[in-house]
Amino acid sequence: MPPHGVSIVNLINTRAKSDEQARSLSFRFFTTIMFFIHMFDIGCATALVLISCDTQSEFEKDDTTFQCVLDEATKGFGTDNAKVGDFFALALLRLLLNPLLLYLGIKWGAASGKSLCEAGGCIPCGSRKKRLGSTHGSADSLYTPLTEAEDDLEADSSALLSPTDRNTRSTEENRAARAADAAMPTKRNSYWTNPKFTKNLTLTMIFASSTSAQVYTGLKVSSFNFDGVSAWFAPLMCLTVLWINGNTYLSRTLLEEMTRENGLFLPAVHRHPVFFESTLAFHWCDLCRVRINGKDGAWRCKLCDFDMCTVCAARKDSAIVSENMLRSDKGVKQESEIDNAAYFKRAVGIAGNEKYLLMLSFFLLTLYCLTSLALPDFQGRIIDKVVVDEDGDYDKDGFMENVKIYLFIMLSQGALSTVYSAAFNLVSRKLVFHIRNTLFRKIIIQDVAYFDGTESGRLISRLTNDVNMMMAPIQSSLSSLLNNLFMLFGGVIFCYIKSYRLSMLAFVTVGPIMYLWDLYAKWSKRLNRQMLASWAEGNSIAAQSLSHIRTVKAFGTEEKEIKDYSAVNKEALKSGVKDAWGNGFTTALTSYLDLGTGVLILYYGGLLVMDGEMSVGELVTFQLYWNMMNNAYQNLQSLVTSFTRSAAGAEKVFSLWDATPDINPNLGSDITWNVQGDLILKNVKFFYQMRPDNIVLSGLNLHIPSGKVVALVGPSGGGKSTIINMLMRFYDSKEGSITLDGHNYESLKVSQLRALFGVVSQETELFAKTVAENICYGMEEGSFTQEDIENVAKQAQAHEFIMEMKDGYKTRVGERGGRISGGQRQRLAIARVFLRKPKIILLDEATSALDENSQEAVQEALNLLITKSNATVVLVAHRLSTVMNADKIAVIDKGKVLEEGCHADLVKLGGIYATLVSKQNKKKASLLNQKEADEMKGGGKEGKGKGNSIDDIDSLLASK
Ligand SMILES: Nc1ncnc2c1ncn2[C@@H]1O[C@H](COP(=O)(O)OP(=O)(O)OP(=O)(O)O)[C@@H](O)[C@H]1O
Repeated sequence: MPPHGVSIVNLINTRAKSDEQARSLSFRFFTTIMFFIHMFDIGCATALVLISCDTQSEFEKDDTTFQCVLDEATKGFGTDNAKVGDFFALALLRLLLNPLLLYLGIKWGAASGKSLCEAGGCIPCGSRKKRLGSTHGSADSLYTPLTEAEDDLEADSSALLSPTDRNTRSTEENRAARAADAAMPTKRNSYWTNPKFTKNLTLTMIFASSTSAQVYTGLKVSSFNFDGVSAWFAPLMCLTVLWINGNTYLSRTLLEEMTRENGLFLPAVHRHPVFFESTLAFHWCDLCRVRINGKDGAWRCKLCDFDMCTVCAARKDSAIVSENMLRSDKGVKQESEIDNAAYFKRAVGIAGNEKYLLMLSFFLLTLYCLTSLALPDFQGRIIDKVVVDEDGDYDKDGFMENVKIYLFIMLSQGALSTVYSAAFNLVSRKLVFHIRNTLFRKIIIQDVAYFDGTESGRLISRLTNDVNMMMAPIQSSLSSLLNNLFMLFGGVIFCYIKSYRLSMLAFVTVGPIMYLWDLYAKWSKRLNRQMLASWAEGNSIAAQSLSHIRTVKAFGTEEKEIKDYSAVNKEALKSGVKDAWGNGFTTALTSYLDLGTGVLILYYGGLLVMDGEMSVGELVTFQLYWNMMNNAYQNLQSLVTSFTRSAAGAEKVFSLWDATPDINPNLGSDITWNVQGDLILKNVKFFYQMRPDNIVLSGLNLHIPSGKVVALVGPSGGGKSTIINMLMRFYDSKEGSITLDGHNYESLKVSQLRALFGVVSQETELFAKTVAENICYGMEEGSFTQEDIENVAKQAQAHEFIMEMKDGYKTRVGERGGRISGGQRQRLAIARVFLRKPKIILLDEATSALDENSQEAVQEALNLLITKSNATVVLVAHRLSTVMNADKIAVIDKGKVLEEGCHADLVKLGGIYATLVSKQNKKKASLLNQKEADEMKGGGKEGKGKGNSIDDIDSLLASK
């Protein structure tokens, strides 16, 4: 997926095939534009000189044109304000100085762009690149288990281990270590040899030279004597400021791009490059969740709070097993990076759902802005009417007329502002509603593989913190953005109309202010990303400790959990404090620049009024337009800043927004035939994404005939529950196929396929709802009655205990059904299956977590379910007594079917199953003997609970 960035550099980078090509393209593109801008700059200055000579030659007929041009091109500095040679000389100087500074900046700053990979010692990176090719994390690479990669894992990891360990390593490893050392920040003897310092120095010089050029141009234009000169003078001089700003922007961006640090870029692990930091205490590795040892250092993302320990960096499969990545069933997906423009574009795209309301809001806003732009003009006119004219008279009629118009505009403005802000408010509220709903939908439809690798706390963080942060500017300022844009452009145009001299003077501070805010916004975005990451981490810690509150209390780890939680919050606070200081400092600096401009306008405007070049009313009007423009500009700045900050939240939200699951519940063909429930697993190969080295099913073949009971038995970890997961299509097989009544699973509509199943698993997950709501969970409203619910509860042996509770079927069972017992939960799950009347029933160790007393009741309910349902039943069980009556028993171990057949056939076969049965018989006999002996002694104990039973398959397998 291409990144959503739309800045020039981003656009170029997306077209380039390599980092080098991106830089070379950027260089060519930027230098070409800069060349043209310089040509325009020189062109303007030359035109000024030529026009000036042309005008003069009309007055001074004896002056030769050549002499005049020479004169004009060399004069103009200092007090000789009527000449424009200084414009020409400064344009020439810029033509020399800009490329020189750029060249020095790139030359000096380029050293900071070196990465460990470039230094040639990044073994993990090199080997990863080879392994994953250009499509890091592509489906192909993820489909290959990485077992063979583990062989050289140890050797590679040494490249990134503690620097102190490196002395003992081999030559090649030492090369890597030296390169790592080279890439690490080292203490430098002098600032002048530090590339970062010299690069920043160059940037400062570019900033200083452009600001002084702008100030000079502004002062020159405002003090220039325009009497008797061509009308082209003023616009040509004003254009100079545009060329200066254009070139400054391009030089800065190009310098940043050419000296951009490369870092270690592993898109499948993290979407930004990571950089080695030799001391990184109090951080956790985002891949293995282990605390980073401060002495070893770690890899860190400069843009967000992603950390990777040296061990994970050296792992070949860290790209695949890393947690909290955006992933689907086929593998890791790349998250998109988003900038302000792209973010705004997408927000407007979402707002497009409300296009009529939005159009009305726009229309009202336009009217409001027009009234606002008209007001200062009338204020100026009113003031001019109260000032006595040359004859010593007041224009009372004109005064009254203007006051009436002013009043009318004011009243209209008030009414318009009320209506348009209400309309925009409505749009933004609908937008939040839409975004929250869509995001939840996008999360919930993701593949099970995504949830295997993501902590639920982080997902909650996306729905809350990230959405809130992303929506903050849109919610509060959709209207404010447009309003301010209108006021800014209107203000600039009216300022120039009222007095271009004053405007030129006033605008010289705009460039520096913009630059300062731009610097701050970028810095703030990084801090806010870090803050979001810390909050997500905090949410994850809180969610985990709260959902396992009993374990926390039993182990007395309350203080530890609090400490962990406050540690990550402290990280967020640190970023917040830095941001607050940065904001304060930038605000103070820009405010002083702004106040200075205000004083300048009053001083120079006052002089113009005293010279009779403008009226008092015009000065007031100018001041009002200036304030209007200035306020709009500042509002826009803070909006851009908050947009930039929010882009961090938007990035995460939109990444999820764009991610489509590989097992899409709504894709595939409809199941239109009368389902029999005949299931065939053919050569099925599977491993879980988070543990690609553990092949769980290795070419498994199994036929589950329709309407029959098939029991899966075998040692723990053999792959029985995985088969159940595959049958539910929670995952797709990596190789082989599964068919239902001869139809390939992957061709069927998942939602309809899953609706055919009824499941009772080992740990039934109930919702914090009433008993009745839990029983009918997943059923369509109107497809059942209260009577149906009670009937199924009776069949599941649950009615009795439900009626014993005070609120009966309306009793709320608490989170995960924590207010009722395990056996009761299982019986509710069985009632669910009864109500659903599925074609296929999956029972995954439904009784194994229960003690023997509860087991009896649940088993009774299950037996009834199996006999009454006529469905195909797949049964995973840990007790021989449970599986003995099955039509078919399959012994599963190491992801393969080792034996299959009915009880009698398997006993006859004399294999593993027969051994289990004979072991059980021996145990039974010895237990009987033991009982008799105990009775003789007058005591006696019964085995209770899981594992103690004489027919427990695991214990039979374990016994010799
Ligand atoms: N979500 C998962 N991610 C990674 N590995 C998993 C996941 N679930 C199970 N495994 C691993 O897959 C293998 C098979 O697990 P499975 O649960 O299918 O075994 P089982 O035969 O049902 O075991 P048991 O009888 O103990 O329930 C095990 O090694 C297990 O650790």
